[in-house]
Amino acid sequence: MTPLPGAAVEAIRAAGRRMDARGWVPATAGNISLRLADGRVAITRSGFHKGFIPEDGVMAVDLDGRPEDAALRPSAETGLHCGVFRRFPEVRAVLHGHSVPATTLSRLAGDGLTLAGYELLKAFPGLPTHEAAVRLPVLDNDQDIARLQARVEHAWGAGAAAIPGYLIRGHGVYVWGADMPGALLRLEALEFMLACELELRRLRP
Ligand SMILES: CSC[C@@H](O)[C@@H](O)C(=O)COP(=O)(O)O
Ligand SMILES: [Zn+2]
Repeated sequence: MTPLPGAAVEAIRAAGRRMDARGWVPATAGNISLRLADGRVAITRSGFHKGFIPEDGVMAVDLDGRPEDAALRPSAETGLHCGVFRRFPEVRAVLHGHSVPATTLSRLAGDGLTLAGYELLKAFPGLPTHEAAVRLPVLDNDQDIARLQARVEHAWGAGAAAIPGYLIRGHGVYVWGADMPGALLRLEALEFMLACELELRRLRP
């Protein structure tokens, strides 16, 4: 087995600390992955607190989510990460968190949540102005990850390139990017807009 590059492991651990500092990964929630140059995926092992991922808390899987070391258990949601990597060849980092705004709004929304009128929309791909709008798919939660991934793919449809992420009802958010800094930036922008949406619903119920 080829050891994981230290830089990839450190990028994942640092992302976990940053997500924890923002309150996006309570308890053992959340998971983080990076596509490696050799095509493998480095992903958090299941059940660790993402603010305190140990040095051996990251492992390798293939693009179908199969662990390189069968003795280790990858994130329970590995199938959702690999689904993003399979669909978008340019994506190298996937983040999942359980923030209060993402979790709350996903319970209020129908099958999608539209963000419009925010300057920060420009942090998303192909949106050069605040006058744009982005509709995030909202999927019902499911403990059967293969079935959930099939519904994600259905929601993506043909126009997936412009979709920067999705929400899972009562659960959290998935976001991705061309590298870890890019994915973190998008998550931060998205979390900001979700927090604004939550505040707006309080002020204008
Ligand atoms: C704290 S329960 C959360 C889990 O069920 C899951 O949704 C999650 O985000 C973390 O699972 P993990 O297997 O550690 O990647
Ligand atoms: Zn989760």
